[in-house]
Amino acid sequence: MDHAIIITGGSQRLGLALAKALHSKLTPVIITYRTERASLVELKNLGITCVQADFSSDEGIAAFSQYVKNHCSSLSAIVHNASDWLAENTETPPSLIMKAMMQIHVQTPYQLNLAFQPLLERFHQETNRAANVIHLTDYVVDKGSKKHIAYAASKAALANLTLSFSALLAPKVKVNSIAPSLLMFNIDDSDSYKEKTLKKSLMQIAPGEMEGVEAVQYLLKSRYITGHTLHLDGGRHLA
Ligand SMILES: NC(=O)C1=CN([C@@H]2O[C@H](COP(=O)(O)OP(=O)(O)OC[C@H]3O[C@@H](n4cnc5c(N)ncnc54)[C@H](OP(=O)(O)O)[C@@H]3O)[C@@H](O)[C@H]2O)C=CC1
Ligand SMILES: Nc1nc2c(c(=O)[nH]1)N=C([C@H](O)[C@@H](O)CO)CN2
Repeated sequence: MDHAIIITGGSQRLGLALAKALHSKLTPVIITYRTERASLVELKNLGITCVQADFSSDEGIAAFSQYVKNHCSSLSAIVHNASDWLAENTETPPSLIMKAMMQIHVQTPYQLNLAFQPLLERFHQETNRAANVIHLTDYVVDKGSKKHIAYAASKAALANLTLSFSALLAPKVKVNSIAPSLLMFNIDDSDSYKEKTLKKSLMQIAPGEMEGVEAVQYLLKSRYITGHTLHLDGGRHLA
């Protein structure tokens, strides 16, 4: 596949919306998924390549990396969307929570960006346009989180990868972060939690997946933005 776009964690929520919005004949989308879901049928019917990948081990990262190298001649973009929102809890040792958070939010983007550098640079060689790397971080990078300590620290490390990789890969590849505070709730979020969370921002809405999709499309269309973070936070920093 030429000029493919990779979206990790593409079988639900933001990743699923991104896959459907970005897929085209000129830029075929490859999504990774860990869990079998009904959405995969719809994606495959659209011609989207769905690759099962569990990034909780370095072997899982390497296996996906090899798949891409075997099937792709160039990459126009990779969106590092896959993520676990783990809270500290009494059942899981802190060492394992931090290990899991750093594995999915830091090891995976770090190892895949280095592995795919030649494929991203080949896109630039073929089109004279910069390829793109996008890291999905989080508002808590700048504030921390007392209930998701390891999660926030790992997202902060991911935000730092944006700075390093944008300097390393320029001008052939642009690298940016998107930092939402709230895009969409989870199915098990209580009404009281939703009410409390909405009040944390000035806009007081959960904008939905398309807010994230449009931010990704803006970065993909830009020829100049690199090393930056788009904050999708509804003015929470001023609330
Ligand atoms: N939703 C929101 O309001 C906010 C989202 N964000 C960030 O935006 C991004 C998208 O959010 P959202 O759509 O809610 O994400 P999800 O919580 O739905 O996670 C996306 C996917 O990540 C995959 N994933 C998790 N761990 C692994 C792993 N070890 N290996 C492979 N895949 C894995 C899951 O795959 P599977 O389901 O197949 O197991 C899941 O479908 C995330 O990076 C998130 O941190 C930031 C702030 C707010
Ligand atoms: N991987 C995920 N990360 C985050 C999620 C999520 O559902 N999956 N959700 C949030 C929340 O929206 C939080 O920002 C406010 O409730 C944060 N990160």
